[in-house]
Amino acid sequence: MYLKKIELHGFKSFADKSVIEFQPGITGIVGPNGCGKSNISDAVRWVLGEQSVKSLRGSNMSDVIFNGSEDRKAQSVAEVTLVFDNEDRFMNFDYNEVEITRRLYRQNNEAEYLINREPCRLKDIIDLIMDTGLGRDSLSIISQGNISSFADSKPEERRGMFEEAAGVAKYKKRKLESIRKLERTKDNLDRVEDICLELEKQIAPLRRQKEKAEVYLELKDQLQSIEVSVLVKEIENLSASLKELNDSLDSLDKEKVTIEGQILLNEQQNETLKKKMYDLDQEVNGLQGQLLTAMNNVNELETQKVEIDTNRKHILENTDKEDLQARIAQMRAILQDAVNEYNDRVNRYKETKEEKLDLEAAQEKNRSEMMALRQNIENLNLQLHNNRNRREQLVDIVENKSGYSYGVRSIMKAKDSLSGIIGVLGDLLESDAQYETALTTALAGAVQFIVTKTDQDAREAIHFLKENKSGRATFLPVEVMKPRSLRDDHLMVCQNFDGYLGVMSDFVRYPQEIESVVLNQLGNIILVDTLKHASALSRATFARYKVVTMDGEVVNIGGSLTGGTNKSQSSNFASKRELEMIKETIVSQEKEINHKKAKLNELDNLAREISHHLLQKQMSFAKLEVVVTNKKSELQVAKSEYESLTHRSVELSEIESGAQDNQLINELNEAKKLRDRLTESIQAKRELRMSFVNENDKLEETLRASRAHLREIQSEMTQKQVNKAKQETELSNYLLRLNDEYKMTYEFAKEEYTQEINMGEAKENVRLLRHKIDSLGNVNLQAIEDYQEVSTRYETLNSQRLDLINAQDSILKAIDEMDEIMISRFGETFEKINKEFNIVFRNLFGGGKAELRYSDPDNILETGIDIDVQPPGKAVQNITLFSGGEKALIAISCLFAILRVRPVPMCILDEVEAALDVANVERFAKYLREFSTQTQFIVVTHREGTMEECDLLYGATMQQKGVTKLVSVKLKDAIDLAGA
Ligand SMILES: Nc1ncnc2c1ncn2[C@@H]1O[C@H](COP(=O)(O)OP(=O)(O)OP(=O)(O)O)[C@@H](O)[C@H]1O
Repeated sequence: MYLKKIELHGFKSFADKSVIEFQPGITGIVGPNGCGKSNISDAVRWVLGEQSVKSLRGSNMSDVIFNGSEDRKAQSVAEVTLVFDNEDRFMNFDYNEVEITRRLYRQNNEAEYLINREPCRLKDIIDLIMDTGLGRDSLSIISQGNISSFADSKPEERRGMFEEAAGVAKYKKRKLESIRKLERTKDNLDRVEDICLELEKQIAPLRRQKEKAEVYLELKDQLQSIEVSVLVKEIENLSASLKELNDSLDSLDKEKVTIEGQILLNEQQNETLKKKMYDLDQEVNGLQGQLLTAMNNVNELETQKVEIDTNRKHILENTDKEDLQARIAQMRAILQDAVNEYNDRVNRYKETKEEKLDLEAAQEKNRSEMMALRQNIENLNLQLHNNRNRREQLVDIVENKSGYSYGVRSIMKAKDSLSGIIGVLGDLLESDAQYETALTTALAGAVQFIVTKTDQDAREAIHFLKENKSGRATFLPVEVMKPRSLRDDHLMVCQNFDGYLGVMSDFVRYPQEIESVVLNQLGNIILVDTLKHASALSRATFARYKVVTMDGEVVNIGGSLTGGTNKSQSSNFASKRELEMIKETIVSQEKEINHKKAKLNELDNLAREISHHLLQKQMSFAKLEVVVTNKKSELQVAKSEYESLTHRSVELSEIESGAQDNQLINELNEAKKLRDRLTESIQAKRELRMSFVNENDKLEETLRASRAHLREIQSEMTQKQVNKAKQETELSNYLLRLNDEYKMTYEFAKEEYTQEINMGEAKENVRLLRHKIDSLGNVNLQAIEDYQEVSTRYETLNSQRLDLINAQDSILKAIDEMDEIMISRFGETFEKINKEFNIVFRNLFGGGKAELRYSDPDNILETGIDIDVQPPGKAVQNITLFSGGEKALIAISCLFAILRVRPVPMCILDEVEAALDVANVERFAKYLREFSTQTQFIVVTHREGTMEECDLLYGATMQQKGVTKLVSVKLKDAIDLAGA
């Protein structure tokens, strides 16, 4: 391998693109001071990866870019390419030529590296030249400065070139990498061990908690399996019983409707009968009047007959025709008076009759008003009765707490003998009617929780329940309950959400002392308008909160949904409100009934007054009837007398003619027939009325019986409705428990828990399991998952820990192996160089002796190199004590000794022989020649002796000021150029 070519462009004084071609052997570069010779060795060093700006004789890296001259402006980029011949594959790269390029841009100080024009990293270049002898501390580039400082360097500073010669650089690098890796492994191991220690501390308590949680879950599973079956059975029984009750209520209702219809029908029939009787009375009255008239008529006619007969006799015996005419005239005057009186009485009779009719109409009107009023009162009484029954049911639910569990009722009964019982949560809360459904849903089972002042009060109450076997209850001690609320960021999400109404606790009123309980139970329950918004809001808050709607649907924590209808269930709040309303309704109905009764009383008084007036009118009417009859009789008497007189006159004529008798007899016969017909008709109507009276009595009897039956049915219905309400409450409690405790619908539970159970045994099992679960105390369910997580993590980390320990051991072993190799190679190479050094020294100095020494023989890996030399005729002394030329010659001896032991393919020597005298330059040049078969030399020199040994000479000039140009020159020109 050798350097074939250097291409420079923009590097230091090489402003223009310059190509310098080399060949194996010795190439000399000559020229006057400052013309840019050393810039060539800088360029080679730069391409081979030099990072030290100082080594490149600059103050920062961009100083390598041509920075302009009098006639040339500065370049923006510097680029140098070294082209190596690699046909012998000395460089581990499968190409005949290897081009290594480095570029630097002024604008951004950005560097680029290329191998065979392919971009690469600096590391790739360093790896490529490692072990080729072109490395950083190799002998490939040696300047005059290196030679003069060699003697004055510290022993440790000389070590690098020996290492390079021994080829241990790559082991040193690998060792450094291994040490770094070891440190990282140790750090990782420390960290993993810390975590393992921490996890070991957690595992034991977590295991205990996990085992307890597993027992709890096992018991809970058993409890669920039995208790859900019990609940399903209870619900089944209650549903069947409720169905029976409903059927029974339906049939009672039907019966009630039928009886009410019958009563109405009977009442109507009764009224019709009464009307008929009244009409009959009226007819009989009328007929009696007619009968009276007819009888009078008969009497009259008979009287007339007698009179006529008498008259006739009398007339025939006594009648004086003239006297008769005088009496007729007198009688006419009397008749006129009688007519006037009669007309007057008839008018008064008619007036009285009209007044009587008016009074009768008023009486009728009054009677029907009273009847309507009575009916109204009766209806109101019925409603009042129903409302009172409902009030009893509600009082039973609200005040006697029949809907609450046995335990809650027991505590509330014994409230005064226990301390600190504030009340049942449901009773302590109030809200507006529109929020009651949502509140009931939000509270769910908590509506029956009992609020106490302290934890101690709750424990005493539980002790009381246990002692007296009075059931179970849940307690909320005010001083223990922690208020809950929405997280601030979730609250902000909610407030910007469609349909968000607020937090449930904002919609209730309660005593100040239970605020912590209310906020605990309702402070983190969200109220929204619709189920759609509830679902969306639940998702937006990661299902961390219970969200209820105004209609009582729920999106539970975790995202499950509960909803639908529950027609028989009414909340405690609704019952309370209904009780208040029904109480008000009862008061107003009682008032209305009293008011109507007073009105009925008034109508009754009015009826009595009307009856009184009517009686008076009837009496007046009856008197007037008699008076009119009398007056009529008088009139008729007068009339008849007058007529009798006129008649007698006519009779007299008729008697005389004999025509009068037959007509009167006919009239009398007709009158008698009429009287008899009327008598019969009256008799028939009286019999008919009597039958109506009997019928009426029977109807009244039926009505009394029907009303009594109706009352029985109503009372039975009330009793059944109370039972129904109780059973519905019980059923609702069971359904609530299924929902709240087991998150199941009844239908689901019925399908899943079909086993036949003995209720007594099952309930006892439930009690025992609950006791076992209670006696477990606090259970951390999360522990199962946490234990799994922690133990898995511990196992993983522990295996990592073992891996790291193994890795650490392997690295340490590798480091030991590398140390052994380095010690062995370094020692071997050192010995060889030491031997060669003595030989070369003796050649260059013409005798004497020289020796290399370890400055720290016990630490071969780090020892420095000391040099002891003894030139001919002088004492052994340390290198530092020699003259400049001697020092240079010693350094060159060492250089050649190393080259003997470890030849390098290429070596640039930059004025290394400058301090030697002419004889020594010649010896130096001879050595170059000797080594040039195995090493390519590029020498920058001013010395003729060196130039003479060169195979090829380049002259460096600056024809254009500040810009280096290289030309091939002959030896003579070179000597001239060096001297210029
Ligand atoms: N970035 C740069 N731009 C332009 N010129 C530069 C830049 N860096 C260095 N130079 C020039 O390069 C020259 C130094 O070159 P170099 O040290 O290679 O000279 P030399 O031929 O080795 O001299 P000597 O024989 O004295 O050692 C100086 O003239 C310096 O101005």
